[in-house]
Amino acid sequence: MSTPLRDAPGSTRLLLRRHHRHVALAVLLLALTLIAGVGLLGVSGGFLTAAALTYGTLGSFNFFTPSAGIRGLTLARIVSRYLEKLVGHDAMLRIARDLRSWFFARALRLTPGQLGRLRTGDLLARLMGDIDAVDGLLLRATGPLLALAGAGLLGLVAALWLHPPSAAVLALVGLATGIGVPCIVARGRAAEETERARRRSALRARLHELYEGHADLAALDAQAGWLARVQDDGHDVAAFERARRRQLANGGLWHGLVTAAGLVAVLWVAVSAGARGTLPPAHAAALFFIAVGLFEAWAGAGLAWQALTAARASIARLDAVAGDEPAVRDPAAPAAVPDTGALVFEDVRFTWSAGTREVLQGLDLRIGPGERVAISGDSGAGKSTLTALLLRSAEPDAGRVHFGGVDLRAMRARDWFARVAWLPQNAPVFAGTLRDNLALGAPDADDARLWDALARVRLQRWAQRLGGLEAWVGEAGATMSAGQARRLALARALLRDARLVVLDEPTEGLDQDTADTLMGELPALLGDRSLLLITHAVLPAGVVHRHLRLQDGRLTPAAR
Ligand SMILES: Nc1ncnc2c1ncn2[C@@H]1O[C@H](COP(=O)(O)OP(=O)(O)OP(=O)(O)O)[C@@H](O)[C@H]1O
Repeated sequence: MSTPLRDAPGSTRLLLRRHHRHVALAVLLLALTLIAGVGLLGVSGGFLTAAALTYGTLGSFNFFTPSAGIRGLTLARIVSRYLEKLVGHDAMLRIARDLRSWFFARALRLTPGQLGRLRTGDLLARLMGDIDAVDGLLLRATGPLLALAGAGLLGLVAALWLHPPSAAVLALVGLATGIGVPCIVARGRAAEETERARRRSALRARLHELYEGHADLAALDAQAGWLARVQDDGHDVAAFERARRRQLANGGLWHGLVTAAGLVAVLWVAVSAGARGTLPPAHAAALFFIAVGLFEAWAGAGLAWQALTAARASIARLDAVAGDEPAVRDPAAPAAVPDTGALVFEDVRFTWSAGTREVLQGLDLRIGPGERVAISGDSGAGKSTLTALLLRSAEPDAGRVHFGGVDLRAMRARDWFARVAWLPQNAPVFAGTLRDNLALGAPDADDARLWDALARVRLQRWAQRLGGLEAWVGEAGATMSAGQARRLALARALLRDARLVVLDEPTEGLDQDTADTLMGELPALLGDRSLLLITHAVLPAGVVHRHLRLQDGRLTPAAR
């Protein structure tokens, strides 16, 4: 789907509606397959009965019309079933593809703070399990229910034409199964399905955390305890699955009982009419077989109802993320971002959420073009909060942040980000080659620039030993030490051609000598770019022009 992000629909149902043509065609083909199947049974039943009754007598019966009908219906059933599979799977794959990219696109609009409210495992569960439940909604639930209703109506019309009293019995069975089975199978399921999806998601999140934290859990000898929790979550999910199966089985049982009684009733009504001579025997047989075909098709209704309730619960979970409005939005008419200018925080106040401590309490800061400023402060003082406002992950409650005189709120986020190179505290190393990781910072950089960046962060010799720019580095930097991963991320940030560089603890994980050398070289590395450096380290002279301390929500000059 090449839908631009801003045009992506705001709800799952709206996205599904985009596929209505493919789905309608698939449902129509499914209905045709069912109708052809039921028709085939009816015509064959009538035909065989007429043939059997005529055998050995001098009577005659219409051989050609039913046999042509049987051939036609057989062919129609084969062709429509083949096409239905083709069109149905195509529609389902399109929906699955679009749902995933749409959900990603919608989730990425949210700020890290908004996304951070969900556990990673929960987000994964929505992306996998919930989307799986929804992509088949139209073809496993709504579609079959519509097709079953369509085939049922047509069967009833045929029965009405052949023998109204038998049609009345069929209609009664249809009503009993059409209302009774959904009541049994889907009764109370809406709440159950929501809870089932929540428990499945909790299990996935727990497993994800076990995988991510297995080394720590092993070191703390806490693996057994965690596994026990996984097992408890697993039992919870299994209990929900059992309840679901039980309801389905109960629905199947009631369907079996009602349709068995219905068959006997149809047989009795049709045979009595045959015996009275008011219904030709071939028609009586056709009616009986139409009933067999319809009842068999309707047996799929229970599963479709359950799929429908499960999909509804999943749609609500997807919409809870995808329908959320981003806390920070681009303006309707964005202002142009100046190429260069001073970054200014003006009397900025900020609280993460109501009732919590005000982290920034009238903070003022000015970083002029080419100026390098360091900020230190106790853990929790608000340094990352300050960078969050700078990077528009959040907006000030009062005061303003501007660059070159333009308020950041007036800019489009991506235009502003083009001016900023950022090294976050937990910068990731992506699974891929060294080149892939570096090129994220500067897609057009040639090899010489990439090697230069590696040399500046003292990774050149290591990269040569590893096999050069095409060498593979594992996910989350699994093939690197923490210090090497940090330096690679720093090289990536420095490669970015941006006027303002924001480095959050760039020397964390580095030995003292490497850290000192790197800091000493930072001014030359940056040239005339501005720097906001968050650090706890004691800086060598000349690295920054000003060193400030963040305390009680404001900045003051740091003690030397
Ligand atoms: N996304 C968030 N949602 C809610 N509260 C937050 C969030 N991020 C930070 N806080 C709170 O804001 C306060 C300042 O945190 P912040 O991370 O800015 O401190 P810091 O100075 O960067 O600390 P450190 O040096 O330990 O990284 C803390 O009380 C923290 O709990």
